[in-house]
Amino acid sequence: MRTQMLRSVQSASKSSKFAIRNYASTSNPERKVTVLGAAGGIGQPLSMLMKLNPLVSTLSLYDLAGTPGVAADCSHINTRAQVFGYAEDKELGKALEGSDVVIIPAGVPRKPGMTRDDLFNINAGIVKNLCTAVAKYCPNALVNMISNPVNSTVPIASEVFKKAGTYDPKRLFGVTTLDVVRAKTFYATKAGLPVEEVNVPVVGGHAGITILPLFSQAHPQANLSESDIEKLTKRTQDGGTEVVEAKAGKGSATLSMAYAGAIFADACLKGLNGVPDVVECSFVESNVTELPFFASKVRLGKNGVEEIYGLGTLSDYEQKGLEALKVELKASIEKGIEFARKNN
Ligand SMILES: NC(=O)C1=CN([C@@H]2O[C@H](COP(=O)(O)OP(=O)(O)OC[C@H]3O[C@@H](n4cnc5c(N)ncnc54)[C@H](O)[C@@H]3O)[C@@H](O)[C@H]2O)C=CC1
Ligand SMILES: O=C([O-])CC(=O)C(=O)O
Repeated sequence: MRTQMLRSVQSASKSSKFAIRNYASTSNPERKVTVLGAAGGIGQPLSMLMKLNPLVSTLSLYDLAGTPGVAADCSHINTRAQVFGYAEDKELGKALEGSDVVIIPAGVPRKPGMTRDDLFNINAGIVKNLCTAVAKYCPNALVNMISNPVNSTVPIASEVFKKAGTYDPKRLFGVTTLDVVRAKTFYATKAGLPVEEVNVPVVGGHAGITILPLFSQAHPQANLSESDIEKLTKRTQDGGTEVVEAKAGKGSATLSMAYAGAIFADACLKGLNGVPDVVECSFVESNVTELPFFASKVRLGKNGVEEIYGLGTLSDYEQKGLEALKVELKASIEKGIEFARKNN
């Protein structure tokens, strides 16, 4: 028994030495990732997932309070990234300086009965202030906006950056990856397919009917009925609400969102590092439709967005969904722009 234990300790220490050698010889460039809202429900697991990402060399964690604890905790994980915690406004500049990617899950989450738009009054101001600091301290960073309502917070960020003279539409992203994660899960389960092999583009925006999964373009194609597709569409659109109700007043999706946020940030880092063919759906400045911002598949590269893909052929059901979502999405985008212009 004792010999067996010794052997496993020895093999563990051998493998960790091997791991250290691996990290030292990594050819990945230095990359600083900053999480704003790092002590929150999304921020904590997302910070951990970014600490596990070998593409990150510096992980900067900022929140109004609680970050020293989260940073100390994360810093003990034996992976490449060096972790720094910052709290309070006066440390925001240091947290942001030199960032390659800034992830923003700062702000309040929904409670049952609320829409994402009900968060606007509080989160709009938070996002505006944080983006003002991004423009000042790391104007070239890729910004991954998670704070809701994404359909309005991304336009707010764009206006803040325009005012600061730093706006580059290729570097601003609304994170809609959770919609894709959900669409993949629900579709694979219904179709009886291995979920790792499934892909489903999701376009539009990130709230209710503005979330439009394109199951007609899902891979692999399964022979599902129209009624199944309608149910899957509705479930994807209401996925956030499903979690809000299940949490019964204790917030919204945090773990699945952290996973989705980590996938999207990883794609941004791969793009920056020159990895070819990195494609994810994201809510970006776009001319795919007549709306100024729209989520669709984008290819990520050394400057952020390298290419925005069109919508492809839609089914009649998806085409109807597209026309219906434009009204709400347009209003949410305009609300964000108007807020930012009025509060400049
Ligand atoms: N894009 C998406 O798919 C999703 C977006 N969300 C949104 O993400 C946001 C955060 O959700 P949770 O983490 O669950 O909320 P939470 O309340 O658990 O955490 C938010 C964190 O933001 C911090 N914060 C507030 N103001 C700040 C400021 N000015 N600077 C820095 N940090 C600040 C808070 O101190 C808190 O730690 C919400 O707006 C939520 O609706 C949530 C799930 C999915
Ligand atoms: O539903 C919410 O409020 C949070 C969110 O955006 C999501 O889970 O998709």
